[in-house]
Amino acid sequence: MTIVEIKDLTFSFSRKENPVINDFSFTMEKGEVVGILGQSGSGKSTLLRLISGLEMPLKGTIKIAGKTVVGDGIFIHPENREVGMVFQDYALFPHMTVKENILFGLTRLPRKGRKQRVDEMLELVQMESFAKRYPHELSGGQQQRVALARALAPKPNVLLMDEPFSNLDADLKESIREELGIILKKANMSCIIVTHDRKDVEAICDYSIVIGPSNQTNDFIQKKIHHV
Ligand SMILES: Nc1ncnc2c1ncn2[C@@H]1O[C@H](COP(=O)(O)OP(=O)(O)OP(=O)(O)O)[C@@H](O)[C@H]1O
Repeated sequence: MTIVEIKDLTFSFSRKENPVINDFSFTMEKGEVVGILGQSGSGKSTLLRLISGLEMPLKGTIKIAGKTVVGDGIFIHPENREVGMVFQDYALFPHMTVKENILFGLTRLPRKGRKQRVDEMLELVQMESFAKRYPHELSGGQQQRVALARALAPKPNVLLMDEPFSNLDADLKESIREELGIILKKANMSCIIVTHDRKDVEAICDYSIVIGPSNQTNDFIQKKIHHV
């Protein structure tokens, strides 16, 4: 099943400048983990912001799980796109415990279902014993797992991750990366990961897209990563 379908997407921050995203098309199947690589400033974060609905394209369409979220006169707001996001800094609410952070996105579920979902998520990321802690009482890797649990809890159609490992030191990065790969596959989660590091892609992605510098056009290369 196709989970994300992008057609002829073009976006510019200003009409005077070259588009940051230029006639970009891409299709992704359910359960795939895709890496977005590219130089600094090439438009990786912008692409995620377009998919999640934080930016509006000049032209093109995006479909998520078969539903047009932008294009053809349609614009679905971010909160209704069923897209999960994990940012570089995890963006956890500092005044909420781990459990409350995960509960945050579950207001649409009945109360009873919410508790069960939080427990499932805590188990998935192996943070059961940290449920009552606050973010500042956790390590960087633990905060990242909570951010992941919070993003996965509402069962998004696709998870978008922007440089999810950039705040972790090299040793931790390797183990967290491996864990993330296992968690995503266990949840059969479709995921797009923006990264500077080709090793991230080799470790957990099914394939990658390389986005070229913004002053070039039609410079998207799609490559299959062959796992050994
Ligand atoms: N709010 C904004 N207003 C104007 N230009 C912007 C804005 N945000 C980003 N840009 C420009 O758009 C281009 C793409 O930015 P983007 O953040 O998507 O790149 P990136 O590939 O994610 O970079 P990095 O790897 O450094 O995070 C850059 O040239 C950047 O300067």
